[in-house]
Amino acid sequence: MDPLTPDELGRVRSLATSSLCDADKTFALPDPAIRAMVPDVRMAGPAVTVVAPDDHLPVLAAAGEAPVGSVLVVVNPRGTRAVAGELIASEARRRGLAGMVIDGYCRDVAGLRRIGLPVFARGTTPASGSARDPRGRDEGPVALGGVPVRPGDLVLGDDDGLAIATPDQVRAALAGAEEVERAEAAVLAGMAEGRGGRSLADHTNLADHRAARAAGQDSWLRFLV
Ligand SMILES: O=C([O-])CC(=O)C(=O)O
Ligand SMILES: [Mg+2]
Repeated sequence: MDPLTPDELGRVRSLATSSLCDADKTFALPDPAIRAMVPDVRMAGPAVTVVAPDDHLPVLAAAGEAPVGSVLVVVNPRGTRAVAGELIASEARRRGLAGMVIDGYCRDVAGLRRIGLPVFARGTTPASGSARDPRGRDEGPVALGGVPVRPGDLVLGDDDGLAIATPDQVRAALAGAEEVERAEAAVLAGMAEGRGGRSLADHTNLADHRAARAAGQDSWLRFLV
């Protein structure tokens, strides 16, 4: 699995995660309870996995080691304590990481908003755990919100949530996702004139599609743009 080129990564980062999920409906979807802790984020990068059992030391170590552009994927699934906050997020931003995803809790959300690094988690809690676990980054796969993530898998996310795919899957979905966004932009422009504009139904094969489905035929809803 060849990593994405900088040009391909730039194209991925310009796309909504929903468009990529439309282009390939097989992307793995971690539990949607793991969501963006700061608004207006878009994240894409290869995973660096971290196991942090109610202990932020592995996260702190991994934030200082992970390659530029990577996403820290931190698992603390049954934990009750925060395993990252504004200090670790600042270090991740300083080092040029693409973001952090935590199957567990974070804290310092006001600071996270100021930093603006994409951080995804199940929520926040003010209480930190210990700082004693000597592990750094993990070299193996982890389960993030119920789905496997291997180091090097691409972690995609924005305000809608997260998706996981291999670089080859994302590469293959790029053109389709760009086409989805072109078509949706044309539909939105067509409706922008308000009551004088074209309806959403006018931009689709809605009537024919419903009739075909009512007749039990195979049919797909399509944009007519
Ligand atoms: O959750 C933790 O203990 C780490 C923390 O507060 C920070 O990174 O600022
Ligand atoms: Mg803190």
